[in-house]
Amino acid sequence: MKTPVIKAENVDLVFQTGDGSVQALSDVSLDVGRGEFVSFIGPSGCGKTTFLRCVAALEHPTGGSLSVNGMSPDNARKERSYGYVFQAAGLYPWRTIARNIRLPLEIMGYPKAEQAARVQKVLELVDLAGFGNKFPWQLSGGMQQRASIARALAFDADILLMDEPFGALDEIVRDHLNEQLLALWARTGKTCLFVTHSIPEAVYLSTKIVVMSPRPGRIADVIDSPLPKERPLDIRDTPEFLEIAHRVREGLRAGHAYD
Ligand SMILES: Nc1ncnc2c1ncn2[C@@H]1O[C@H](COP(=O)(O)OP(=O)(O)OP(=O)(O)O)[C@@H](O)[C@H]1O
Repeated sequence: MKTPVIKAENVDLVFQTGDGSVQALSDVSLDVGRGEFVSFIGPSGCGKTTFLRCVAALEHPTGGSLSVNGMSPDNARKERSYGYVFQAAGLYPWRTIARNIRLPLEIMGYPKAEQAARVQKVLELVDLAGFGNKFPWQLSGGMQQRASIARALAFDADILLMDEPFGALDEIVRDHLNEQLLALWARTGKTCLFVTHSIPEAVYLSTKIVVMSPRPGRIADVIDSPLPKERPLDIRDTPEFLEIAHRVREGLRAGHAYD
């Protein structure tokens, strides 16, 4: 692999709380190459969000090392190396979709003409061209989530961090968004880190699946997907797909306590 975009070596993170310390990540080592789509799957509280937040420099490891685009996460953040998509779309209800996407560009002082051009481009990328003048409440949940992906793409960062962006949506909408996200990824070549609780979603989207075990979050398995880049939805019925899904399930089961 060429120089990894994200390199984690023995990352630990211990939170100090009023009730004592909480070890959220333990000995996490992982290389993510340029253009990969990496999903993180694991039980609630295993540290998936915490790992993403470390990459985004919103948390800082208490041990080990982590680099993003060959620099510290803090510097990568200053360079606007990533866009971040949260579970809730988090759009301001009083701003139109276009003005929501524009907000970070306004804050960074981009010239007006460039703001408009970028908004137009990212709206097209998420198939929302023509919806810029709508308000969030005029859009379905899936469209709102696409708008929040567009906002994360506004700086044209190489890395897209997504924390369960489709978790609250019904399965049919989710299938559709998964297809669109895959098409977006193929078109843009972004490096994607994606948190999910869904095995089919992880297997459908990813070039690499990171299975995490319960707290303290460790990596239980890393699966490099042999599936082709072109993935129609019915690939989910193929033996190859089911075999990977089985391996993910086994990884989750091995680390899981049921009491
Ligand atoms: N700021 C914090 N202070 C103290 N503990 C924290 C903090 N943030 C997270 N934790 C703890 O660290 C552990 C990992 O949390 P995290 O949110 O990363 O898990 P997760 O795998 O993303 O969970 P979920 O799937 O439920 O979103 C949890 O036990 C959580 O309570």
